[in-house]
Amino acid sequence: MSTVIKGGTIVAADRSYEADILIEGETIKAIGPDLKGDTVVDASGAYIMPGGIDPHTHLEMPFMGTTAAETWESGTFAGLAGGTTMVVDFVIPGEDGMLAAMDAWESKATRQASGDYSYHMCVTGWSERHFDEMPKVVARGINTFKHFMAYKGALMVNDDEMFASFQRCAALGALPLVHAENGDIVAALQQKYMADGTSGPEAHAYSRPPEVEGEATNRAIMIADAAGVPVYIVHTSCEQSHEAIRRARQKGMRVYGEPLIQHLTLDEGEYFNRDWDYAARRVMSPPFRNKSHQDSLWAGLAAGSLQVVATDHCAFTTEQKRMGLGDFRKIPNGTGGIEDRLSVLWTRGVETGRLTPNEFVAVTSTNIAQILNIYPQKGAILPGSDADLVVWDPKLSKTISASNQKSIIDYNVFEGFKVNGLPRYTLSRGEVVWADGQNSQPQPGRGKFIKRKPFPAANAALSKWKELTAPRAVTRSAEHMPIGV
Ligand SMILES: NC(=O)NCCC(=O)O
Ligand SMILES: [Zn+2]
Repeated sequence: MSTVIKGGTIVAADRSYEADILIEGETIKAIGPDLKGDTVVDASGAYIMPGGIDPHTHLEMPFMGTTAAETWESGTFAGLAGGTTMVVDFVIPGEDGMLAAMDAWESKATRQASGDYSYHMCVTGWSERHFDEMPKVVARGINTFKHFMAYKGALMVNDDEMFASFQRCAALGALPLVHAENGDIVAALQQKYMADGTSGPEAHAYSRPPEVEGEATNRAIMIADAAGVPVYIVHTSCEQSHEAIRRARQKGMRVYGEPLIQHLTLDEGEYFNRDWDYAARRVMSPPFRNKSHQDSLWAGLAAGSLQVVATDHCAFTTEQKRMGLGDFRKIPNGTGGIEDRLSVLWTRGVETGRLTPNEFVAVTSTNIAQILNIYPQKGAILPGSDADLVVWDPKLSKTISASNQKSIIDYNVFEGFKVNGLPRYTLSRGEVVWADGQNSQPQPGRGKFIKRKPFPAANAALSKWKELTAPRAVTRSAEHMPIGV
């Protein structure tokens, strides 16, 4: 069976052009004029873009004494309904180590995911066991390792642990990811606000000022440089962190920055809402910032100093958030966005002229696929690529509301946002898995684990450069020995 997508404008990261797309099985077979297939998908008046890739999700993640309520089933369905055809989720190892944790994640994802997926592996300490397990993780198709500089006493790693892990990443051709907030300072500020009697959600923001993020981002970048490995800073939320990334890139370091759609569009005023539930639902780390930080992030996407837009979808119900009544430190950290990332970014980015449609594709799909080393299987509209495609209708619009979302969470941080631009159809490996107005759910379990190989081009280039410029022992002749030896 073949499918042809007809009458649309293909929008890729590098250019836009009119053509039909012929799909055979799960992949793109041909691109050109007047193609014929067994079934036709109508794209007239629409753009055809590579399916969105969300590089940062936490579906059903055990965290802060509870488990993120968004399931693999509801989360991946929400993604497809919003045009996101692949997610990359974070595996958190427990006492049984990385491989057992990966099995646990896989047992959930394989039964429930309706879109494709991959994992990042978290490194939450350092030992010989970590050293030994990392190559096994890479052999199973994961080439990214995440490090938390925050969450002291739980997930946080210290500099020596991070340096050891980064060196191991360099040797394995893997990419370290970093949650960059200074966990020691956050812990001290949290204590201070609690002692002062400021225990509401606003104290979450007060205890995580931009400086703690900027400092940690810079430290992570320098540690990566010392280890000779590229580094990817997750949820870059402020100018201080962006500045560190920008500066490093100008010096030729291979550093990537990932703003979230939430940080681009929601500001710290959300935490001052008089309704405790409203504010607590928006508690995440780093917190939302003020408009000047948002401007910096938008500028970074346009300038190329920031490369991707993610969601960090880690969604808890209102009831779960209430674990932190009376003590903001106990509010489970995390918000949602998987369903709305593309439409909000299109509306606030492309419709306002902050981004071109091609830049939109780059930051929601192509750059991500390239950084994660799955391009052009994903993130591309090319013969041979997986037919993960979105027929994007710029005339479809809606007002975002929890009352009709696919996510199973009882609220939406974008509630009331009017968005223009939505998927008319979403295709995952050639199958139409979402059609506007039909509201049918794709088969849970149809999603596939996508293996990612080590040694993307940036790692290989950096290893070569570090080898060339490495400090070397000086050869000394006898007359250069200290006198008297
Ligand atoms: N971001 C957040 O608040 N929750 C998810 C865990 C993390 O990424 O820090
Ligand atoms: Zn996260």
